[in-house]
Amino acid sequence: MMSAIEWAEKYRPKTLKEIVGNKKAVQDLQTWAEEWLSGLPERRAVILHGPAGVGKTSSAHALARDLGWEVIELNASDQRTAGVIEKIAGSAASMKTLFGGKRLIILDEADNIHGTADRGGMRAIAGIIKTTLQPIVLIANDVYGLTPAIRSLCLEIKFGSVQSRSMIPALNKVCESEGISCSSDAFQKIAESAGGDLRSAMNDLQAAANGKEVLEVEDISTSGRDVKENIFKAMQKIFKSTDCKRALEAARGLDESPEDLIHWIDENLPIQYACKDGNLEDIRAGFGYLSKADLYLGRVKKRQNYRMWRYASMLMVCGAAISKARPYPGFIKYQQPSLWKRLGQTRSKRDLRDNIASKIGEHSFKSMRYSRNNLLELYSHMLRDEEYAVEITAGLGLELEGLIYLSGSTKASKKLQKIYDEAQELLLEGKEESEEMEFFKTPAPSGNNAHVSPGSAVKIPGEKERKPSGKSEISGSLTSEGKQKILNCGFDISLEEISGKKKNLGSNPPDTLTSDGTKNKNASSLTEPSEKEALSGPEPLECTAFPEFSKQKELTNSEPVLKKVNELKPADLEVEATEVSKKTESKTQKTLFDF
Ligand SMILES: Nc1ncnc2c1ncn2[C@@H]1O[C@H](COP(=O)(O)OP(=O)(O)OP(=O)(O)O)[C@@H](O)[C@H]1O
Repeated sequence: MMSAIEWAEKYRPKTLKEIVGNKKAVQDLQTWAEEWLSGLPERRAVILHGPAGVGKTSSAHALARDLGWEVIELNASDQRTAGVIEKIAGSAASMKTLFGGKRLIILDEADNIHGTADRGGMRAIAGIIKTTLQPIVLIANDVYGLTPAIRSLCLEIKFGSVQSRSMIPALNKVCESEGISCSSDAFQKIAESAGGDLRSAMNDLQAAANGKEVLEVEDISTSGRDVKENIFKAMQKIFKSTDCKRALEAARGLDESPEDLIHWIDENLPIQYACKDGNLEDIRAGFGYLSKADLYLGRVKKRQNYRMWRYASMLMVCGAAISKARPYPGFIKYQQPSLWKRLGQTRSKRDLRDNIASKIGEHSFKSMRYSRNNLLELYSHMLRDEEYAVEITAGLGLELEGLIYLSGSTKASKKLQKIYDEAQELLLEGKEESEEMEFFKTPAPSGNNAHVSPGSAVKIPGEKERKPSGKSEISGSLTSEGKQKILNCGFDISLEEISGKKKNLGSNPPDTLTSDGTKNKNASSLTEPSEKEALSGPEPLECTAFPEFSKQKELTNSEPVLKKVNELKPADLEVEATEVSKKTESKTQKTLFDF
């Protein structure tokens, strides 16, 4: 009787020797694992990548079993946020096992860990790989779905489709174990229709064998799963014959829409009809048909009339078949559309760009889309100045990868690494500072005239030396405003103006306080306010990058916010803070997006 358990699972290979095909990949995996037995290898993680059902996951588990390693697996059904990855994989990677053996950490479907917004999971993985004391295997269908940072840390091992002739002995073994007699034609049919996916072949076999003890080729065609034409075989039929009917049948048996099929034909037509004598006539004729088919595809899209797909299919398939003036014998290695590969490669780049844009959007209260279209370039421009680059990197919380992207560079140069390191220090200082901050501390007034002014109220994180003892200070609730302020310097001017402004930077007094208070340590007039300044309230913040934005916001006697600090109660201060916050915010928002 047939067991309810899936055969693909029941007959999962137990050792690497049982893996069918992919000998080189298995050998590379074994060699990498053996390096772990004599210390830390150069690459502490491998990426096993390739199509579905070819033995990637099975190889990882078989390897662990062969070497007697423990396994910790995080698969796609687990919640895989940065926190979970760090907690489970991170601790497993850093801790030793009970008896000193190794522990294999397997991250299945690693190319599906992040969405567009949160790249934290990928970052966490990269961090773990750098320091892991235990071997890590990442499994992915699309290696381009992993970030370049991860890929640069890993050894990449490619698994290919399992050849149908290699599948047959494995299927035969299953039949023997299950007590089923299967004809060789039936095996052949299952193996060929599986398209290199051994899991599918096992499933087909199990479905066809349901309730039977003898399997013939006819049983396979009536089994549950449709037998689909293999795309490479279909390409062969389309390009090798001049019979339109045959070519169309091959195309109909495919599981591809005309929109995808046209890419296959487009990619392979010039490969198939290439002539040694340089005659391009057949290729030209073929592309003529393809362009007409493409017109129909465009109409389908525009009018949503899918009946026109048939004309598109006919033009592309029959056109490709009849456009040749002579036969083209011999084996041709057909290729997957390179456009798809390129799209795969750019996917991670697009994700990164959108992630940066959403960070900019958070700071500028704009949508990710707006930031992507309008602000990315501005920030990129500002990054060119090393001085602001650190502030921008810290303010946006950019990772090195994001910094590389935004700077337009292709790799982490020493300069970028320095900017990144300084930004991390800046963030750390800001963090420590905010931990130390006493919220709503009522300052001891140094004179009766001490006032709370909008300029003095804003506490900027990272403003290290600015701890006046004798002046009013409203902080805590305004820290986010302070963060905003860092990046506000000069956003209300146009891109063209920036280059002009930059010339002025050299003439800025080096000892003035920048908006975040971190750059110019000698800003004595502001960092350590004089007695007079303390009495009249501290100077408003000054932006050295663009001096016109640091104009003192002078307070007049009529300003309602003016109160004596020593008369203020905490509640008053809170109200004051809100008012100040509103004022700062309205100024900020206006200036940010006016350009
Ligand atoms: N090369 C192989 N050798 C032996 N069995 C295989 C092989 N490939 C697939 N199988 C069978 O298919 C099942 C699924 O294989 P596995 O999970 O290793 O595929 P995968 O490449 O990791 O696929 P996915 O990317 O979908 O996870 C296995 O349990 C096994 O029964």
